[in-house]
Amino acid sequence: MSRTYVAVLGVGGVGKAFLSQLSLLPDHLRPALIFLSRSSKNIVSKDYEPIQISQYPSSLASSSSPVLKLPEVAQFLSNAPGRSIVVDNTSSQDVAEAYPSFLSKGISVVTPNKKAFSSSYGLWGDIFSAASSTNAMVYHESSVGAGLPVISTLKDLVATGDQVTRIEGVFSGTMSYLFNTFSPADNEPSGSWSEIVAKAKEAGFTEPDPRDDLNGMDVARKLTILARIAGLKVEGPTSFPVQSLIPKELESASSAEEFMSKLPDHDKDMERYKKEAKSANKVVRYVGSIDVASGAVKVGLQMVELGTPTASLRGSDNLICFYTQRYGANPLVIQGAGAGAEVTAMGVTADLLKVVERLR
Ligand SMILES: NC(=O)C1=CN([C@@H]2O[C@H](COP(=O)(O)OP(=O)(O)OC[C@H]3O[C@@H](n4cnc5c(N)ncnc54)[C@H](OP(=O)(O)O)[C@@H]3O)[C@@H](O)[C@H]2O)C=CC1
Ligand SMILES: N[C@@H](CC=O)C(=O)O
Ligand code: NA
Repeated sequence: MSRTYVAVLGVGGVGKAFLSQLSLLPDHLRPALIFLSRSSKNIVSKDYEPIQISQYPSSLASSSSPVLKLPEVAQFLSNAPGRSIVVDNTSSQDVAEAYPSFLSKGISVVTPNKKAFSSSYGLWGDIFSAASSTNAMVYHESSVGAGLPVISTLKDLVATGDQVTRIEGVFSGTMSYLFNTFSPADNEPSGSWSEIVAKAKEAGFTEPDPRDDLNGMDVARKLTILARIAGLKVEGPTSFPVQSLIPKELESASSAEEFMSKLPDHDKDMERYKKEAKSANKVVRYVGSIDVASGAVKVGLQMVELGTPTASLRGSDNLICFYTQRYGANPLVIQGAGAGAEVTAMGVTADLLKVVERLR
């Protein structure tokens, strides 16, 4: 049984939680960490000896190793004396676009980053054809519903010949938290819209730039991924209707900081929408749906009847319903936290274990 090797890119909220979970794996299942990076620093193992995980915060901060370019990282991994895996814990488009070159060198990819699977359909094709040419593996469970078993469930439904007819629900931990707090079904709201957005960012639910959640693109990316797995050739997250919650006047904000500082000026718009829902005895939720037969995908706000599962969601919970021929009128439902560093890292670590076990 040969040793496996791992490179980890990104040590933000998810990356840190992942490294902590990696350090707790039993020795025989833990690949040797041979490369670790953040955007401007990296540690490269000498002679493929494992980097000590417990020392990484200080060793990465003090590292003076020249920062390797992605093709150099791929070359370093492909020269390792055993099979290697790259774990992408960034939200970088550049890293996502490098997956075909890692995979074509036999390096497996594990990631919560949605970008590679929801950008152009061409990149999606390149990733899976590169993987099949070398038998490298690609696992990205946490790219939809964080650690919830959403992608594995959908793949199992499809692989076993069920016909998925419709997928719908709440796909964003951030949007769920925002509306469950701002427009709760059973108690008083706590705070203005902009205060709740700031809390979602602090809790680590949002994308590195919260505008990527509020503009609907995070949900649109997730639906693109699920639609493609269900067999639809969706070109990308801008190829169907997506409702943005970014106020028109803030569309040109030059940074996330400027956006957050000006958001309180627009609290009254969301307040008005919430009141309208309340007067109809409803609450506001941000939902998405895929109609597989017609190929229609849409994402946006909905006023939801009180007492329904969507209206009763709490915290950052996602609620994902798969309607299929076998399941009939009662969908297969997956519910639970859909964002947060620990639950996202759990999906990443579990994917890593699947790759390690299949490489043995
Ligand atoms: N947070 C969540 O609940 C969930 C997150 N995800 C996904 O997980 C990923 C990580 O999210 P999160 O940890 O919250 O984000 P963070 O912003 O906290 O961390 C991102 C990390 O990536 C690093 N980074 C950026 N570009 C590069 C690069 N080119 N090479 C190496 N490192 C790089 C950053 O470095 P630096 O610190 O130097 O800037 C930072 O360490 C994202 O793709 C996100 O969509 C998925 C599901 C849920
Ligand atoms: N920002 C995302 C994180 C997980 O994908 C969300 O809020 O769902
Ligand atoms: Na998931």
